[in-house]
Amino acid sequence: MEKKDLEVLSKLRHKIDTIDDEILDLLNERARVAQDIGHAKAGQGLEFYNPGRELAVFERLIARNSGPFPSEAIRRVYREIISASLSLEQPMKVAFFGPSATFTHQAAQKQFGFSAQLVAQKSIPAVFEEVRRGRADYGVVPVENTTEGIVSHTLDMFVESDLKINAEILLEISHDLLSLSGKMEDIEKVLSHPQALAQCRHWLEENLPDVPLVDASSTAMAARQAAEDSSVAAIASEIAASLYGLRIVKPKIQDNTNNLTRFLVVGRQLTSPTGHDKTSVLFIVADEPGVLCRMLGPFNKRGINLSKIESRPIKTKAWEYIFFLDLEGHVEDAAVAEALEDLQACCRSFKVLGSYPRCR
Ligand SMILES: C=C(O[C@@H]1C=C(C(=O)O)C=C[C@H]1O)C(=O)O
Repeated sequence: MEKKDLEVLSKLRHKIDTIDDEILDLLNERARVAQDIGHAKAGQGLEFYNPGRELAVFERLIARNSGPFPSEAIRRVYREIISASLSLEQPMKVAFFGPSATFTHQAAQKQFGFSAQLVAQKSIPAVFEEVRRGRADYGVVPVENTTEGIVSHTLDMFVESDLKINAEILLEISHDLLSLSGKMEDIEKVLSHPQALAQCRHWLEENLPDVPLVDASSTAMAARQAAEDSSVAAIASEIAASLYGLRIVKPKIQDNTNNLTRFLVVGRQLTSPTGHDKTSVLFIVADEPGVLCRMLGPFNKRGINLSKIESRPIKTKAWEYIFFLDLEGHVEDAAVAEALEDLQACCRSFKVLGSYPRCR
């Protein structure tokens, strides 16, 4: 480089250093204000973490951004800024359905950032139990997948549990082919959870037709095994690649590009309205003619959009069902409260599972 160019570079770097100093001062100022808010909330018995407010922060900044800083990076940067301020008092403890490097782990990281303490649990009931006993502040569990449908284990937990849904997380499930060398020609065996193998069946048939496919207990376990044998490739998440020191042979090998999973954040308190909420309820109706029609009428009458209805068998009684309903709005909205009161009138049992910001 010529002397003149070096001088230009040095000036520009000095400019960046000055900007970084300002950013750092502002980050500290922001963290102090967030701490003050935390103390004010604690005084009123409120939780510091507020997923609705966080979404509003991301969305306001993305709408305001005129570039060139990429809008999609704003959410990630602010996720970490907020996560770090939340951890100033004490790191937030989040239980998730593990083991490490599962897609639920990825969802928990997306929602809580790297400053939260994420703790892997062996099962979905164990996640609920950690939160119920106060050993974790929040829990993250999967609830439905665009290819596989509902996760019945999670829905069933709400029948007995008093935990509340505080947020939903949508995650694009991208299966990557991983191995130690990252080279296609080294692969003699492909390992993964049967669901992941099934979701990549066509890609595997076309690209690795003669390589045996072997089931593993989870995508994370498959990655762990691939890390011990250079002839084994695993189908797992990007997070598994970094955890187990694997290279990406080929990213996004799932056949269905629209492969999304919805996860729930469960906590011990209900969350306040944000203006863009969704409510989940559970109920058992009396077994009598016309009851299915009567239970949906109150929502139709008030123009309340129902986004989902599921039924699950009541385990103690043959051919009776528990319904799970998702609707737009918050339980504190007048129309929603009235509709739920009408619904309750034709129910044997009824419970609000939570009102939480709708993922957009
Ligand atoms: C500061 C607040 O509390 C927490 C921290 C936030 C932030 O740093 O912006 C946003 C929401 C909460 O999780 C708040 O509610 O405004």
